[in-house]
Amino acid sequence: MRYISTRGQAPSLSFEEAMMTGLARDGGLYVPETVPTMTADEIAALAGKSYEEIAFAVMKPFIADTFTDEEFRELIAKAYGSFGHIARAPLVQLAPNHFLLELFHGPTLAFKDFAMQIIGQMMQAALARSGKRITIVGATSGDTGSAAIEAFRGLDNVDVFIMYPHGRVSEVQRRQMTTSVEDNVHALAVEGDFDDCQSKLKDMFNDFDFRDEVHLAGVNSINWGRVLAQVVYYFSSAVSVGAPHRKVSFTVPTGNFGDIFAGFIAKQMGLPIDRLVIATNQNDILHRCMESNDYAKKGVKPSISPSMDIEVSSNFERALFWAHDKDGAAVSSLMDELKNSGSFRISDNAMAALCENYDSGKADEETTSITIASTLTESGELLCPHSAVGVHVGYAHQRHNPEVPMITLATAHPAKFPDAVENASGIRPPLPPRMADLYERSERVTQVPNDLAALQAIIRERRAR
Ligand SMILES: Cc1ncc(COP(=O)(O)O)c(C=O)c1O
Ligand SMILES: N[C@@H](CCOP(=O)(O)O)C(=O)O
Repeated sequence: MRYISTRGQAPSLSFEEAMMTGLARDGGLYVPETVPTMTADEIAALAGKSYEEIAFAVMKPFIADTFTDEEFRELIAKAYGSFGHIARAPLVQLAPNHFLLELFHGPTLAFKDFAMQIIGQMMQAALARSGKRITIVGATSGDTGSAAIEAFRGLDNVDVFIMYPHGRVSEVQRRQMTTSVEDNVHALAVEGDFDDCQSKLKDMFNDFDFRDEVHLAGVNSINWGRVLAQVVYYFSSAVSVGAPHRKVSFTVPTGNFGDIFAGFIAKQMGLPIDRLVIATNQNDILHRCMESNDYAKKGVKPSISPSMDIEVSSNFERALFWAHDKDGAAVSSLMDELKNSGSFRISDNAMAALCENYDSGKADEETTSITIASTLTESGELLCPHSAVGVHVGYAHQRHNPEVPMITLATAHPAKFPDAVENASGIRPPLPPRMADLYERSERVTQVPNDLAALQAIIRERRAR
């Protein structure tokens, strides 16, 4: 199994190399050259299996011989052992044929844990073999950061630097990133928005001297391993509602497009997915793109679902690569256009290819709050604002296709966003007991200008200590 870049100019890599490399050296994202498939019988055989067994069956063909079967099973067991629910990703029913996939029972209460815990295990195993030391730099709008810190804190051979947009994450999210006591963890509050943080991260990868000097690694969804691990819960949930014997649709609260792209990979593998519905908040660039081919930056507006306050949606590049029949030059030119002019238009053929798989919808701020309140009343489920965006869009889509089961992804625990949830529902969701002292812990964070040289200087200086 080889991995190739979406921009077509970087060397192909093995799974382990792609996982440890992060961004391709041509600025693109690594994807598998061919997607392994599963037969209907193989998919049917997943029904009733544990999450860990399904993770093994779905991921193993992509990692090939990076780990033996025994090693890989052990890594999977360690990754999901700390989850607070025996099913890991339980499904609850919201309404006839509409289900909610709860992805917030991991250690940091967001779906990021599903991928971060297993790539944490895989990267540690690879580092133990190579004896190398790496510097992980991550950009976060709130959830990737804490999940990465949880997965890599306290390790001798890893420094973790997390850039988050100053003042634009919830207090719980901020504290999860700033209260770590381990010396290898560094929280950086950047004066900018998430797109600024992500573009600085990509600039660091594209600065080869810096990249090689600090042995830069990435754990954002730039890293193929992140996307791969997220494919698993599409299978586990779909088989619970009748796949492969019936089609299933998914609605995914979307920002950086990693989660929904994992659904696309599940479909490529043979899972009978009918529609993948992109749900956006008021930062609706992806919805505008799907509706009217209008991928144009307008400036990110802070919302009550801050983790989705994103306009430069990193993994949309992977979707565009497929939509352009894997033509790296075409993807490169769209990405250059976006960088230079803040927008791009997709060719009619590529747009048609996107529409074959994806639909979209949006929820503004008021609709999001109303959905939190109405879902609590009607189904007894207290949603975080991101999941509420998904549930609103999921219901709207399902009205047109009531016969196909809809699974909406609940991407974070409501307790990560207590103010927004309380304002909407009157209920202030408590943190789980193991985090109950989060507000008493002391914070450690460095405020940094939105400036590449300043960020690189801090990273060089801190890792040398
Ligand atoms: C809670 C939550 N929901 C939804 C999203 C959007 O997911 P993605 O960036 O994979 O589209 C994020 C950020 O990744 C998130 O943290
Ligand atoms: N919403 C994310 C943004 C980063 O996404 P990633 O999937 O590329 O890591 C966050 O919470 O940080």
